[in-house]
Amino acid sequence: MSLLAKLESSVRECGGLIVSCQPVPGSPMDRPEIVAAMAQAAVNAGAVAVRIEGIENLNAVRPLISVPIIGIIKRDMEDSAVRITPFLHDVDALANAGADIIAFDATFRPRPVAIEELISRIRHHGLLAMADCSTVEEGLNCQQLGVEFIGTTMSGYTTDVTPDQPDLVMVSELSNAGCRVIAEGRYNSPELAALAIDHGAWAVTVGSAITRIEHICHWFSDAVKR
Ligand SMILES: CC(=O)N[C@H](C=O)[C@@H](O)[C@H](O)[C@H](O)COP(=O)(O)O
Repeated sequence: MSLLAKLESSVRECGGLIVSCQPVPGSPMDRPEIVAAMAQAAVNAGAVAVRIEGIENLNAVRPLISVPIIGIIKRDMEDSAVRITPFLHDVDALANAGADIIAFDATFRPRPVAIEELISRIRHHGLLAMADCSTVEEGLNCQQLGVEFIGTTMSGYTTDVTPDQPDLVMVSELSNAGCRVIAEGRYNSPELAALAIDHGAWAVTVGSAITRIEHICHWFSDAVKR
């Protein structure tokens, strides 16, 4: 059975929860062994896939879990706002470290390497692709290019203000257009994650609300301030 068929079957059986294990950069939690423990705990609790940033973290996670790993590399560049897996050598490094799915920024912003080239490099390694998009148009572009997973990851992050709520309209529109949608970004409660599925998402990725202790603590400490 292909990886995609296996993943589709686990989503049908266990539901479509993907856990992004990305600690706050520089946090005491930002250590490969802790990322690996988070990934294992997430899988033990029903995650059908995990999203992992960086080669060191991927190297720590890969031997410990058998579910698919969505690999990304984040870079802060001076001449481009594109951060997620911008280069062909990033794709190569993620593939060599055992990622099954490679996610990349699929926004229409100026970028160092064309989207088509990134996709063909992912295919060269025989892997699946996920497009991290900020608009429906970007998602449809990648759907036409054959990308398996269309993520709403970048919605709200290419503009000055990031809304509090997730972009469920984008989920619906992409789903109605026939995309295999991964809802991602600000699904900070089980209720919001369920709404993503109700709006047609194939799966939902949750990061901060599960794996960023500082964010969760701030939500609670703000809530109890009087
Ligand atoms: C915009 C961007 O760079 N998003 C990143 C993508 O990998 C991560 O920082 C997010 O944590 C991830 O998308 C999950 O989202 P949330 O943490 O809201 O559940």
